[in-house]
Amino acid sequence: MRPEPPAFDESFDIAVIGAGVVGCAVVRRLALAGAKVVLIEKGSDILSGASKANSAILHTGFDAPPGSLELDLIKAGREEYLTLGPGLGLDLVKTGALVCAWNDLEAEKLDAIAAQGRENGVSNLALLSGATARATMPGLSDRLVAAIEVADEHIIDPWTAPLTYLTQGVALGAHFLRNAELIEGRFDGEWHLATTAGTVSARAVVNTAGLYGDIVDARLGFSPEFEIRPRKGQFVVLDKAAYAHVPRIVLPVPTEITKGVVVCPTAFGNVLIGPTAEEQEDRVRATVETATLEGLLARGAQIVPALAGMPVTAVYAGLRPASEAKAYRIFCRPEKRAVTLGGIRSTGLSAALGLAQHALKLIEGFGLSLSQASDAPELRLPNLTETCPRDWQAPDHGEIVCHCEMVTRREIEAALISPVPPGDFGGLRRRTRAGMGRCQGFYCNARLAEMTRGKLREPLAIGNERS
Ligand SMILES: O=P(O)(O)OC[C@H](O)CO
Repeated sequence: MRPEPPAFDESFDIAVIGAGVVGCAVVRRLALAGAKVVLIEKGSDILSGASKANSAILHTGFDAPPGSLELDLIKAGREEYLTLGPGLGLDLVKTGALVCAWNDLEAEKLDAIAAQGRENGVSNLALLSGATARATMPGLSDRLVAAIEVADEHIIDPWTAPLTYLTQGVALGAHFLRNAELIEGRFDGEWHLATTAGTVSARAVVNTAGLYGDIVDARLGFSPEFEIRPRKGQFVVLDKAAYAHVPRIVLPVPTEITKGVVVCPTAFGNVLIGPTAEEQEDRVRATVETATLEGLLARGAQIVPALAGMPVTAVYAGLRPASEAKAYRIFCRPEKRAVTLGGIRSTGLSAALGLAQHALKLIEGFGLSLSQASDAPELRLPNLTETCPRDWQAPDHGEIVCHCEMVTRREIEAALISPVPPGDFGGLRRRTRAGMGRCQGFYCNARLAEMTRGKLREPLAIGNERS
């Protein structure tokens, strides 16, 4: 018989379940409010689920449903990000976006989209002719009929932001419990959360479990209020040579289900084409299919002709934690001191800080007495090269491990001893970019495996991971 996992001596004010971008933002906000927080994650690192793969856009909310909570939270989250970003040292590139109509039928829809954007409080919008839009981005195909310019859309680094949120939470005393899958939660005036890593007690609970949001609600004993329906998105990452041709986010006319296939630059100097929107049952496997990827490449070249034949650096697929409804599935159960932030689709990256503000407001309604709010500690994540001990005279002092992305040995070592160190190789890649460049680890994986031996809960499986 499997031995009972240990119970933790400590009891927490709030347990947050799920270390995606929303969970990390919630931990930060609650810790800033003075709560003693534990973040429970079934994977070996943050961003192990939906949050590891997305298009990295900080949205304005121009096409969000008017009057919706999602819109309010996107705006609140975006505003906080714009305020914090520069101080945090977070990447923030104001590219603006063009919502492009490629035929007359699509062009007829632009007026209504622009009106919705203005109704949503996004004022920096302009309806442009095809020629005027192309003047702002000459690489666009001359088939462009018309476009809406949304000047305030940004691209960001989708991995450093949540890492920074959690790092701040940890600096404020939050505890990060990895490899801890929730088995069952019981409430008797206090929550007792049985996990695969032990039992955690907390006075309140927040479910930010993303693709497992409905399952976690059920394990907490709540009757089903929503159902996660994973929606896969496949992406192609083009070589950095493509970047010069795509200075802006290029969106199609959206549908009810999806914003559609986007062509956009990344904060790392590549170009993304994707995502698809494919419903599937599986919550874990996100496969890429050659025919679909070829289709994305063809679509990209139709939009920006210079992308034809551009080398592909990587391909990947992610899963959106969509649900049976378009709206976020947010539930507050004061009698059980529980909040569920579910069905947070692809706008989660933009709305995460807003969702965290909202969660705090709901929790304040529980009347828990939290200790005094703390001042934010120094937020800026240290430059990794600066944090590792220097030995100027060592012959390997300047060793570059990943030549494609110019990642040094000291950066890898610093990530491994950082306040929220990677738990697996994907996490190391997301923190340092080692293995993310043109060779995709062909030249550096062996060295990385050697350097990380015994230091990652899930060691490097060469050739087995794409993020
Ligand atoms: O297809 P959507 O609507 O889920 O949006 C995907 C976009 O890449 C969001 O940034």
